[in-house]
Amino acid sequence: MHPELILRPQQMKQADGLTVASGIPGIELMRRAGRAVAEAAAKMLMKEAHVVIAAGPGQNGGDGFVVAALLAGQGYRISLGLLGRVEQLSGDAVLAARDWKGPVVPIDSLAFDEADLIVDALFGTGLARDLEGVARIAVERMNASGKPILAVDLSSGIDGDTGQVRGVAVKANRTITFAARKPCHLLMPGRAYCGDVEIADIGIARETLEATSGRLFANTPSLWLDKLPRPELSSHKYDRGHTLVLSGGATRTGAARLAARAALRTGSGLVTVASPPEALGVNAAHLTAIMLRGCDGPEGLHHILQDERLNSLVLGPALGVHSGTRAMVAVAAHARRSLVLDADALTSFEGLATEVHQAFRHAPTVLTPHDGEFMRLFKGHPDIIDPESKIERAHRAAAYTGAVLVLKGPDTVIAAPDGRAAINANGTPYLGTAGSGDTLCGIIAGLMAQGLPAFEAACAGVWIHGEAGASFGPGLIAEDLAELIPGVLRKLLT
Ligand SMILES: NC(=O)C1=CN([C@@H]2O[C@H](COP(=O)(O)OP(=O)(O)OC[C@H]3O[C@@H](n4cnc5c(N)ncnc54)[C@H](OP(=O)(O)O)[C@@H]3O)[C@@H](O)[C@H]2O)[C@@H](O)CC1
Ligand SMILES: Nc1ncnc2c1ncn2[C@@H]1O[C@H](COP(=O)(O)OP(=O)(O)O)[C@@H](O)[C@H]1O
Ligand SMILES: [K+]
Repeated sequence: MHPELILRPQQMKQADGLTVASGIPGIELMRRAGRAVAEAAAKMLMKEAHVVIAAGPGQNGGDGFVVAALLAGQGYRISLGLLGRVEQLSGDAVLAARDWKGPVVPIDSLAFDEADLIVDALFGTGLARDLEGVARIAVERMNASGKPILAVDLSSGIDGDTGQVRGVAVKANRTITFAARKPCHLLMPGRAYCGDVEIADIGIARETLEATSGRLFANTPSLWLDKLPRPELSSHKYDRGHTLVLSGGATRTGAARLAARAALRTGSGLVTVASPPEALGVNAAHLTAIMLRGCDGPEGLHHILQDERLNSLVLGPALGVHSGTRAMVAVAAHARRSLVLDADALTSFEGLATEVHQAFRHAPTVLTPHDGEFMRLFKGHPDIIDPESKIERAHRAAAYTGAVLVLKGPDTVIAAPDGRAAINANGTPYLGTAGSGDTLCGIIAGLMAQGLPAFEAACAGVWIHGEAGASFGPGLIAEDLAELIPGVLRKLLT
């Protein structure tokens, strides 16, 4: 099974160049691209419908000319408007424009509200700056028309690399992209602007895509399914790992239990909650299959970790923001077990990121910040927090700390220090509920306890968490999530 590759705009350009060099002319690629869009358009249309095509000055516009010629040949009524003049076109767009025998009008004279379908071929991967003037007005008029919009490659106005809106962007219902998805199809807000995305094969070889892609993937099971643990006939609980989750004080114990239960449901053979003495009673009252031990601060943790069988740790949820938590992190990192750090374990290092510089390179470690925790942790490190691309931010943080970074949100990005990265897209807004992140920590730790490497555990954990949430929908609370994990695993493993 091939993992799904994602190509950044620059890489797509390279793949395009290599394909042309291998003997397929650029205009042929453009014709295939246009044909895929025309086929998708025809599926959205009644016979003799009116299609309004907005073509831009580059090769995305060229695709628009191909679509116009093909749909006109099938009997659809076409209006084509161009941003700029035909004489200013360059490259393969010149050839594509020659195939279009109908009129070309200025883009500002197109009547979008008379369309049955709008084809957005204004800008694709070559968008270079914010939309202004005529281009901006055209996009605003398209959006205001309320008509269905089919985007060529990506929604015009969306930055292909970062998914950010450059001034204004087309609200497309559907997008046909070519050869592979681009980051903007998965990253927010681009994902929302592109609508349903279909990938059309235009004959760029898999090897070419692999050679240019730089190891960025969509987080689909093909990325990690073969590594997902399956217990052997002869295996016993200790073969499936032992996860330790640190609990907060007497009034802050729920987060640890959520993580612990998720680790157990994910298949960790044993799970123990390590609790401050004053919280032992409340933890004991709520735990059954999960074991409980007293743990008095960093020294207590050091003592517990003398048991080598404890191979995976969760540290952070509700632990408290203070130097004691930093000391616990130091003990955990020193112990070289698999480690998931979240919430207070990250916030306790607010503005102190230098203390975690390369701290986690010796053992499989996963950091799971949401945007707020990320900003706090890397405060004072503009090289890490400033890049517009979420992938770049996650990459840099991973390289800095030596840990796998899970930068959470509707478009969670998982990045490894070795340069691999994945973008997740199967979640649901219903996951935005108290304790949801604690559950995610437990899933990832439970997978690492069973031997999954950190990057694969993080990717699989985020996907399983997303799938569990999506399978429940409205009314989801964090307590439900662990109970939904078996259903997700069953589908993956059988
Ligand atoms: N790669 C492939 O394999 C294949 C690619 N294909 C297609 O090519 C597309 C990429 O084409 P592309 O590189 O020509 O870029 P594109 O998106 O048309 O825009 C560039 C033009 O827009 C202009 N411009 C930029 N920003 C602007 C702004 N804010 N406001 C105004 N103008 C602005 C810019 O002008 P300039 O910056 O030079 O002033 C330039 O003229 C790709 O998305 C896909 O559809 C397919 O045919 C199949 C094979
Ligand atoms: N709109 C959304 N779509 C998909 N996933 C979401 C969305 N909002 C939040 N999530 C996910 O829900 C989880 C929330 O975690 P977190 O913010 O740490 O919550 P808490 O601290 O309450 O546990 C993360 O895994 C995040 O990716
Ligand atoms: K477009």
